[in-house]
Amino acid sequence: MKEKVEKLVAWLREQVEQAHVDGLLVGVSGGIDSAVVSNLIKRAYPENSLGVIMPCKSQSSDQDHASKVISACDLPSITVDLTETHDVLFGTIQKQLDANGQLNKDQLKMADANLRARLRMSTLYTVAANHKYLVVGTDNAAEWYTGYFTKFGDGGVDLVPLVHLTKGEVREMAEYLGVPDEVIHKQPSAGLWEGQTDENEMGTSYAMIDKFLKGEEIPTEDRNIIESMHERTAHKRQLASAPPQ
Ligand SMILES: Nc1ncnc2c1ncn2[C@@H]1O[C@H](COP(=O)(O)OP(=O)(O)OC[C@H]2O[C@@H]([n+]3cccc(C(=O)O)c3)[C@H](O)[C@@H]2O)[C@@H](O)[C@H]1O
Ligand SMILES: Nc1ncnc2c1ncn2[C@@H]1O[C@H](COP(=O)(O)OP(=O)(O)OP(=O)(O)O)[C@@H](O)[C@H]1O
Ligand SMILES: [Mg+2]
Repeated sequence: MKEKVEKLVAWLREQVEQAHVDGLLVGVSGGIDSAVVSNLIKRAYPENSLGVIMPCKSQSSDQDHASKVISACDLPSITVDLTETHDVLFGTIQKQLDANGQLNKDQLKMADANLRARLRMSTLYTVAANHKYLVVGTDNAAEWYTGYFTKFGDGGVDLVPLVHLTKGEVREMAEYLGVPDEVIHKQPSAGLWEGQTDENEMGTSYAMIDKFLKGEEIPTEDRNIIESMHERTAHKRQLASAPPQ
């Protein structure tokens, strides 16, 4: 594990040097993926790394976990509360659609959730420009393969250090790095609505996705879910489609 961490830290430093910037930042949610990235950027740039906590109608326990992650790795941090911003922007969009007789509330449920992730992305890029830092993402191999992220939201980042690690490997790295136990052992959640958990929404588990990614046998039902998610989200892993010249 020591070697794996050192390799990722060296890779992060290389990316910063090649981009001629000064450091790295990450959004800290109180979940395990951002906890691992927080530790990696702190190790890469002890004096030039930053964690950004961005509550948006979030549970207070998430903020508590985010603060514990930040203290455990001694990462400088700022908090930008996006609750009011989300209310204003989403409210304005709905009002305008309604005035035009085009409001479709059912269609907007997921878009409301994804707007939170996209407001976080916009915030991270604004702070990154201020500091001359790169934005580090937290997607792991399971999320990347299944496309379980918001396009141009938490998927809109400069670097993805964890993208080759299964969720199990992220957990092992978190233990090695001294991430607080309660963060390691809580249910993964995108925190996009009350009570959301990744595994309930996906209909399969990270344990199954990890096995699938390692080429191990899993029940057909889980395999079908994973393959269908992968196909439906191919567009998220590519550049925007362009017409032939
Ligand atoms: N074939 C295609 N070619 C090109 N673009 C295509 C497309 N199909 C849809 N699109 C575009 O993509 C959009 C749909 O993608 P997107 O906006 O991402 O939305 P969508 O995939 O529907 O939702 C995001 C999913 O990721 C989950 N999530 C989000 C954030 C964080 C986490 C987490 O684990 O923490 C999880 C969230 O709970 C939800 O299940 C469409 O509105 C459309 O604009
Ligand atoms: N409240 C928040 N404040 C700051 N960043 C956030 C917040 N919510 C989500 N993010 C960002 O979005 C990323 C994607 O969320 P995701 O839930 O996949 O990761 P996680 O919370 O770190 O781990 P887990 O998947 O175990 O919940 C986070 O890692 C973090 O960078
Ligand atoms: Mg989370």
